[in-house]
Amino acid sequence: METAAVEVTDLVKRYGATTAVDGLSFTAPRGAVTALLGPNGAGKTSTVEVCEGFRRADGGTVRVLGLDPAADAAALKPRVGVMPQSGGVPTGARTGEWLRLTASFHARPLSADTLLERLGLTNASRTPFRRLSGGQQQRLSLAAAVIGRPELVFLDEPTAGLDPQARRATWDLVAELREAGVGVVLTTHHMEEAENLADRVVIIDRGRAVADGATGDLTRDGQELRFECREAVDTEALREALPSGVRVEARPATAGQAPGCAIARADGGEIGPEMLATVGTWCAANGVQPEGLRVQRRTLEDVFLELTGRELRS
Ligand SMILES: Nc1ncnc2c1ncn2[C@@H]1O[C@H](COP(=O)(O)OP(=O)(O)OP(=O)(O)O)[C@@H](O)[C@H]1O
Repeated sequence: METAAVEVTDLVKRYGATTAVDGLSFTAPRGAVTALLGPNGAGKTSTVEVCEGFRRADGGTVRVLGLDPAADAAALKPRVGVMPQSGGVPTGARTGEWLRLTASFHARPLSADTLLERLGLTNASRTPFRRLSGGQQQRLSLAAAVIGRPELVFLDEPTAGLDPQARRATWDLVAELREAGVGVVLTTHHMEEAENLADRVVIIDRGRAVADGATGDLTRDGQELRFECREAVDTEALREALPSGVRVEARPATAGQAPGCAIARADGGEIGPEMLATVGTWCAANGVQPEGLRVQRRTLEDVFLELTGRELRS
């Protein structure tokens, strides 16, 4: 049987008194995109850095393409691409030269010029790394990670700080890598990115996996009825108008979205037309004008917030 692209079992990583990774286990298949999602400080980068062979584990085992990333680093180097969260390129290196140099270390590299074009870096080809914008640095780092046609790539927050066009170009490239059979392990804070791009999602909190599965499976259960409105809704009164076993949650305003309400059955069941009618009647009787009334599946963001809580992490 072919080994997984990455197999992490009971991984522990400590920095002095801080336990960054605390018994984490997950598997990333080959030819699929696996997203590691988690709040700030959850241990995603530490995990990826152990898998990349940059850091030693304090406990547990990690196998990358069936090998030990520390002991078998030389064998893995030509087979694995790495895009670190920052850096990885000498500050004085010029974009085009660096990419061609990286290509020269590989037996069958992709064309540097094509990659530069794809990632919108052609005009920056002669610019030293330190003079590139943050987004251009990210894209060069991504190009360097994939130019050697790796079997597996690690992308640590590949779209952080990118504008929508650059983010789209990155997503297209990741989708193509998967099509070509490359395993991709990426960390991200963007739920939308994980939802659109990843075959599997591992939600990490405080150094442990709190959910792990096919992206669609994680969001399958639990319909929600949602609406926004200008005035705050008396959620308790609305709850009382609904059958037992239904929860009503106030949703705070977010950028560009008015405050609102989310209604769901505690058993994760469907929201039927009767409940829709009851909510409509209650709104009419209470002078509430619901906007954007809709029944939808839980999003990955809902799952994420349920599992990791709503408070900010340091
Ligand atoms: N080199 C280090 N020395 C000491 N502590 C560290 C080091 N690297 C990470 N940590 C700590 O380990 C914990 C996990 O950090 P890590 O960077 O792995 O999390 P993360 O999930 O990637 O976070 P983010 O999403 O903010 O990048 C944090 O508490 C962090 O402060």
